[in-house]
Amino acid sequence: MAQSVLLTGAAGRVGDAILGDLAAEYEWRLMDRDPPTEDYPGEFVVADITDDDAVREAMDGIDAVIHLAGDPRKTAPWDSVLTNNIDGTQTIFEAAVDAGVEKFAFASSNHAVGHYETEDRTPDMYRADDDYLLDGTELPRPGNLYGVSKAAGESLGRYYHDEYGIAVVNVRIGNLTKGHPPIDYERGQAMWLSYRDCAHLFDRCVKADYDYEIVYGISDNDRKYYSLERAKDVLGYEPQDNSAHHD
Ligand SMILES: NC(=O)C1=CN([C@@H]2O[C@H](COP(=O)(O)OP(=O)(O)OC[C@H]3O[C@@H](n4cnc5c(N)ncnc54)[C@H](O)[C@@H]3O)[C@@H](O)[C@H]2O)C=CC1
Ligand SMILES: O=C1O[C@H](COP(=O)(O)O)[C@@H](O)[C@H](O)[C@H]1O
Repeated sequence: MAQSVLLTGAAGRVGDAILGDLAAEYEWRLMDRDPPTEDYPGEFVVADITDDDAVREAMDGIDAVIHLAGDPRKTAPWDSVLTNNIDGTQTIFEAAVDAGVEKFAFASSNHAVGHYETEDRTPDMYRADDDYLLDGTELPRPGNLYGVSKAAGESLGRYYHDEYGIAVVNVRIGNLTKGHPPIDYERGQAMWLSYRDCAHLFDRCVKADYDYEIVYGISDNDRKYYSLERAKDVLGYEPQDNSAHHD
């Protein structure tokens, strides 16, 4: 029988990429505070992730969680990231361990490590002939309060894994753009994540075996400054796209 997967933030862009390729792959339970405006595979729960009762009900019978819901703006103010990204993520983790969920994939962000992009490294580090590489073993170095909230989500995952044994993978997503890499934006081209690579990566997050991981979620871009080795080795990620192959 297919695994039951709870996908939070299902109505957003990353959810669109995942469901675009994986609609038939799992028994989906979808959650978003925005009501559905189109047909979705599986049951759609309209709820806020800070609503403990609704989250616990949605977690019943779930094998794996892909947690996307949150405020994705790099300019998001503290009150929003505190509520949506930190409190909401803690509510999802707590319900997940209580329900016996086995795997948890968390949508972290490049902005959790944004301040590695120092003035003396940029823009060279965005270019193919530069060998600067972050590999996920480095400490968080957030570039904004949104990035702080993503580092906090990774830390919540560390705690819930160590305390309760739930398998956790944090995917530091780059720049998801549909169809083609960002245009006239070197940083975006370095961290482009295509829709099909995004769906494949989260599929591997549900299927692979791991304990606690931090991986980068980008396509195999020539310009990359994020290593894909951990995602490849641990998850079996095999990206197909590369921003260099687009004009
Ligand atoms: N799109 C990208 O390139 C990147 C996205 N991410 C992360 O991936 C996740 C998804 O991002 P996108 O799909 O781009 O954003 P989005 O804004 O398109 O989708 C987020 C969805 O979450 C829902 N949501 C937000 N707060 C909620 C709450 N409190 N309760 C219930 N639902 C809530 C929204 O209604 C929305 O449908 C976010 O956590 C974001 O920080 C990280 C790095 C890059
Ligand atoms: O975390 C996120 O990162 C992407 C890429 O960042 P950007 O600074 O290159 O725009 C961003 O597009 C997305 O909205 C955000 O959630």
